[in-house]
Amino acid sequence: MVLIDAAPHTERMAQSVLLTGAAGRVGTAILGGLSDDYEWRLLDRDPPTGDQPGEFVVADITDGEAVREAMEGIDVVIHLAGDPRPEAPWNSVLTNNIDGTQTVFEAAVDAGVEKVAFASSNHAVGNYETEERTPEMYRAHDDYLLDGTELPRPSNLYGVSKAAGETLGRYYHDEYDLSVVCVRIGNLTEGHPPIDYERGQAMWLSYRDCAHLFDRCIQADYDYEIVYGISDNDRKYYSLERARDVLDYDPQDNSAHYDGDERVLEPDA
Ligand SMILES: NC(=O)C1=CN([C@@H]2O[C@H](COP(=O)(O)OP(=O)(O)OC[C@H]3O[C@@H](n4cnc5c(N)ncnc54)[C@H](O)[C@@H]3O)[C@@H](O)[C@H]2O)C=CC1
Ligand SMILES: O=C1O[C@H](COP(=O)(O)O)[C@@H](O)[C@H](O)[C@H]1O
Repeated sequence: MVLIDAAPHTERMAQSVLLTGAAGRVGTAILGGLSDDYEWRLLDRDPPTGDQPGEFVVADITDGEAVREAMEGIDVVIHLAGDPRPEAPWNSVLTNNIDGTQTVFEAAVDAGVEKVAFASSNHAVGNYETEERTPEMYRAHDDYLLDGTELPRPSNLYGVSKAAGETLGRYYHDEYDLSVVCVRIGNLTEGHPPIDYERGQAMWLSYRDCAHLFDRCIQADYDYEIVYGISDNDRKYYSLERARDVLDYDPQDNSAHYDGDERVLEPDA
């Protein structure tokens, strides 16, 4: 494990948060909105490329000793590190997503961490998108809705690994009383929703809403939860009810406000 010094803290902030996979897209979105709000410890196997808040631990999440060390003094973990590719092969998701996630949960319990927010995925339930239901279910007039109580129906081995991560979270909550929220993230893109991609527009998560959602995961009280992580898109087949009720998630963005890459309506239109 390599520890890279960062700017000294001038005051102690409310909570210490370990962010795994900090160098990636979701980590960038979270830090873009919340860098000043917490005492951050960032972890990634890739070293940082620019200025980062807090301290940065260069480590692999499958390295139990390094993860245990990184967990010391931490209140909340946001666990993003893993192979994010829907087409990722089994050996990679087995190592990075399943073994790595088990290592993170185990170390969190050992260190007395209060809460873990786990980055799950739409691909854990991707096979609800059957030929009969699509593409209609991606459109605003269709009322087909998944709410997080349904069983996983993964659309690939990556989705299987995310369902496994959710189940690991269930186990560590039931057995050790760890608070766990699994966020089934939709499609995170910066600036505007995916273009010419109905499915991606229906499950768009803006950077701003992403940061706010994980802020709520840090702040809210919960036992074990599965919520969907998307913006408040007119077209949607994932319910936001649980995220709103349990986390007080209040998304600001909506893919319907965009025409291609242009915002065409006011945020509250
Ligand atoms: N970007 C999206 O739209 C979505 C992302 N997710 C999940 O969110 C998480 C983050 O995704 P992105 O930021 O998009 O991916 P990314 O590839 O941009 O970031 C992942 C980060 O994790 C690190 N990492 C991977 N394996 C690691 C390991 N074994 N040890 C330490 N670090 C490791 C990588 O170096 C990378 O910086 C992933 O778990 C992904 O499955 C889920 C649904 C949608
Ligand atoms: O879980 C993930 O989902 C998003 C959206 O899936 P896609 O099949 O519409 O691309 C994906 O972009 C991301 O890489 C992945 O981690």
